[in-house]
Parts: sequence; C-alpha cells; structure tokens
Amino acid sequence: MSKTSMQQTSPASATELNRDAEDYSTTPEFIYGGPFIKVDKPSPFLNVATPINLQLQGSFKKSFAYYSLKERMPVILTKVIDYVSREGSKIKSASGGTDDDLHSFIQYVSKLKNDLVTNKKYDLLTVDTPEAKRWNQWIESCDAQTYFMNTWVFTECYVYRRLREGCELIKGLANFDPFDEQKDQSFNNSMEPMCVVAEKLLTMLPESDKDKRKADFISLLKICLWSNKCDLSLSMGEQVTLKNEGVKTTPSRDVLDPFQMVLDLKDKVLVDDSAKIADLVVTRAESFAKAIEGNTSLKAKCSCNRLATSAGVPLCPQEEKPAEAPAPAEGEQPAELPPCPAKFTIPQDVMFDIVCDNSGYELFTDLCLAHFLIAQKVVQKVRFHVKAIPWFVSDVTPRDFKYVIGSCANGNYKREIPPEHKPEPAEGEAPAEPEPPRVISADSLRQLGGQWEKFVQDGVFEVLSDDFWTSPHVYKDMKRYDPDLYRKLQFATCVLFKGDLNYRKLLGEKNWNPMTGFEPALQGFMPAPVAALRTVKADLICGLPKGKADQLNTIDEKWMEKGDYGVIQVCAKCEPLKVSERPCPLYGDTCRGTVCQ
Ligand SMILES: O=P(O)(O)OC[C@H]1O[C@](O)(CO)[C@@H](O)[C@@H]1O
Repeated sequence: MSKTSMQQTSPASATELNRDAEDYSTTPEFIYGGPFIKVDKPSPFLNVATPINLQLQGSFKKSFAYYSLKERMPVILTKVIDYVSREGSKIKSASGGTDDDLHSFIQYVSKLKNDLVTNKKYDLLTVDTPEAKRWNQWIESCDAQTYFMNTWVFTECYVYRRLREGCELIKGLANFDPFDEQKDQSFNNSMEPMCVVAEKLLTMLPESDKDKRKADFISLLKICLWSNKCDLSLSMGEQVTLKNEGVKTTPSRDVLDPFQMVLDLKDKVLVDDSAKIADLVVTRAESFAKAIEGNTSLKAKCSCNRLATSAGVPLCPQEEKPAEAPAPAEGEQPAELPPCPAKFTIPQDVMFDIVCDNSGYELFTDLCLAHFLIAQKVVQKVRFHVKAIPWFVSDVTPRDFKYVIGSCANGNYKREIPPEHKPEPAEGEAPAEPEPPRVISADSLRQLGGQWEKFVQDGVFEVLSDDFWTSPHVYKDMKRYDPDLYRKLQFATCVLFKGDLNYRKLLGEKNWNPMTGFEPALQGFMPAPVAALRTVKADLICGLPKGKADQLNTIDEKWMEKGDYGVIQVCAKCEPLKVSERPCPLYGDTCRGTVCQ
C-alpha cells in the first residue's frame, strides 16, 4: 500500500466493529443520588453462523458475510484508493480528469469505506438518473438500512453502486473504471491456458455427430465452470491464475491444460447436471427452430419481420409507436393495429443466453462455449448479459467484452516446451530420434478472436447490459422489478448463470438447507431453463446429496469460501410471466394490439 493513500484515507479502524459489545451498552450513569445502573442495549451482532433458512447478513459474526464486510471489502476499497494515488497521471490522461477530480474521488471512497466499517446508515444516491431513483426508492423501502444489518448481497451491491457514483459525480472521471488495470492484467496473465484451450476448441468446431457434440459440450461447460476460480473479488484484487493442482511436473515443461484440469477436478464437482444441460439445450433449440420456421402468421404481419421486440430485437422504425388507428371511412371496417410485440412468444433466432461473471480468462471460456454452440448449429445467436458498470472487481462490462475479444484477435504469445529428457541409449542401441519441442502459440487464439469480432458485428454475439444486473435485487424479484428482462430471457433455449454472485442471487441469498432442490431454491425464477456454473465462494448452497455438506465440513470448515468446489445445476421447468404480471411497456395500459387480449 502506498504511503500517500494511507495518509489520505484516514479511515475509521476496522476494529471498531470488534467493540460492538461496548457500543451497544451504555456507560454507568448516576441517577439523582441513586445507584449506578448499567443499562445494556441488545447488540444487533450475533456470535453465530447464518441460521438455516435466513438470508446471509453481516450481523452473523461467524459467517463469511461478516468477515467479507469487515475485512475483504475495506481492502478492495483501499486498493482503489491506492490505484488512483499511484496511477494518477495515467488516469488523468485517459479520462481527462484533474488533480482535484482525483482528490475528490479519493475522499469519496474513503468516506464510503469509513461508513462501511462503522456500520453507518446507507446514504441515498445523489446522482439524478432514473436508475439512481430506483435505487433510492429501494433503499428507503428497506427495513434495515445499515451495512451489516441488511442482507449481505444488498450491501455489497450498494457499495459497488456507490463506488460508481463516486465517478459519476466527478465529470472528469465519468468513464473511469477503478478495476480496469486489474482486469486487463488478469487477462494477460492467462495467455498460455487460453492458447491451449483455443487450439483444442478449433478441433471441436467442425460439425460433429451427436455423441461427440454432447461430449464436447459437456467438457466446455466444465472448462467454463473452473474458469470461475479466476475472480478478483474473492482474492481482494490479487491476481489469480489457474494452477496445476496436485500435478507434479518440471517447471520448464509445466503446461497448464484446462482440459486436463477438468479431469483432475472431477471429484470436486458436487452436483453435475452437465449432461442434462447438453440434452436440454439441443432439444429445446430444435423445437424453437421448428416454431420459428412455422411462424408464418407473424412474419406476414410485419414487412421487416422484426416484431419480436421482447426477444431483444430492436424495434423497426414503423413499430416504435403504435399507430393510432385511423378513423374508418363510412361503411369500412376499422383498420387493424399491428400486434403488440410484447405478447409474442416466438423469437426470431434460436438463442442461448449467458449471464456473465468475470472478465479475462472466464469470459474467454464463455466465448469458447458460445462459439461451439454456433459452429455446431445448435443455436443461431448467443446473448451475453454483462454489467453496465464496474462490479465486484472483475465482472465483465461492455468495455471488458470489447477488450477481451480485441486482445484475443491481436494476441501474441509463444513458448517452446523442451521435449522430455530421454535416457541415454544402452550400448549398441541407436540413439532415439530427437523430439521437436512443443510450441504453444497464440495462432489459434487470434483466429478465434477475429471470428468473435465478426460475430459481434453480425449480431451473432450480442452484448446486453440491463440495469437489473447491477441492481440490488435477487432474481426471484425480477418479475416485479424488471418484467421486460424476464420476458426477454423467456426467448432463450437456456439461460446460463456464471459464478458465485449470480448463484447467490438465484438462491435469493438464503442459507437453504443444502439438500433443498435447485428448483425450489429458485423460488419461481424460471423464465427459461436456468443453468448455473459456480465455484463455491460463499456459504450457501442447494441440491447436495444427504450427508455431503457434513462430510465436507469435517474435511475443511472453510470449504465454501475458497472456490475449490463447484456445482453444475439446472432447472428445466419454465414459468413465463402471467398476463397479470406483464404490463405492456410499449403500448401502455390501453394496449390495443390485435393479439393483446
Ligand atoms: O466472481 P464470482 O464468482 O461471482 O464471485 C464473487 C465473489 O464475491 C463474493 O460474492 C463476495 O464478495 C463472493 O461470494 C465471491 O467470492
């Protein structure tokens, strides 16, 4: 940590929370000549782990939530301050900010950190945007409005939203991402495994028979699972690279092969629904393809075939406003209005959705899976849902998406691995032919990157960054807070949620009995089949077989906090929005589209 930032932050000490027992009892008082009476106020902190069926919260002192809010988040914020102090000149020239801007930002972040460690009440956001207003409405509606007393995920999201506000309020830093350097560095540190995966992926792309396609789909899902180990929020911003766990090699010949890693970590996958996901995506994609093919009636209604607005397709100009029906001439039938696009149930393309988590190597693997599904003609389009603002340190933003694809397209890497040392030939034996060195290069990576750039241009890959993903809400509440997004997801063959944060939001941040099924834990969030790939980095889980959680607790009581274990889960059931839950966003309450009944 730089000296400068230490001097500038002067935060309240994190140990203040350790004095919570003192904080919540009054000092003895002298009451009109009477006795000294010690009055204890009950401490809101409890010396327990999160009880079953409650939401995770910083008030449970033996929980990861408490530790995270007290130790991890302040470090993350300190590192932001450090970065700004250390790289001031670079940040100023990239963003156009001034010294005063940087100083104001550091002060803003210092206050935020101070408020967090002293468990202050949330401040309202002061930026004036509809999205900030929605945040404020939510804050005002919360029963508990302090950092440790509200649900953990809410507080964490709030801190990242406030960090963003720190930039929004300062004109010269409006586009500044405090984590850009860490994210880019993490991408660059993973060049070798990316080259290895890229080379193998190229062999998986030519259309293959059903069985091979399924096997490749499954191994790519597992590559995507373990790439979730590489997140910079759990490591508090320290670089994380994949490691050859338990494999002994000579350093000069040591090559990390993520496909080998999938095999080595087989027993660490606690629930493995990967085969189910592969079957389900293919079957559903086939029926979507048929439905689109047979959807002649809707096509006939719009000259440009762009009526499936809620499937994520931009409105065609003539659809932007529902035309007022012209008054019919005498004796004529009233003209038909175009149908309300929000009511369509058939998308334009067969799509697969990925709700992304981390940038860098993890995003690279997501792109590989997407490319595979396109190349195998399982789907025609992949929608990537990313964060609109910097989030949980390493989450993908639209800038990162562009950066990763561009860096793959221009990737540069070469390493020669010397051949294995052969023993000297026995006397009279001919010496063995010398083996050529293995060369790991970025050739395949560049080829993929170039193709991905083209996919983005052609709309085969689409990047969406709805505000909902950076709202505090858990996913069971999406119907209520963002029915349009829920409806948009309904058009996917499957929605794949990556990572720990998405998993926490899928489970409503509740400490379920670990044997609760994935489906009940989703609590009605079923816009399309929902799949989750998550390495376990927070103390909640579902869908485990009987006795498994206890067994893991005896092996390592911190097994849920390190990302060493993973789950691949799916819920095939879908629950589309009900008519009562689907307001007509485009046509309003008086929606008169011909199919709006
Ligand atoms: O990148 P992921 O997998 O969403 O993980 C985010 C990390 O942040 C946390 O959500 C909390 O800070 C942890 O649960 C997890 O370690």
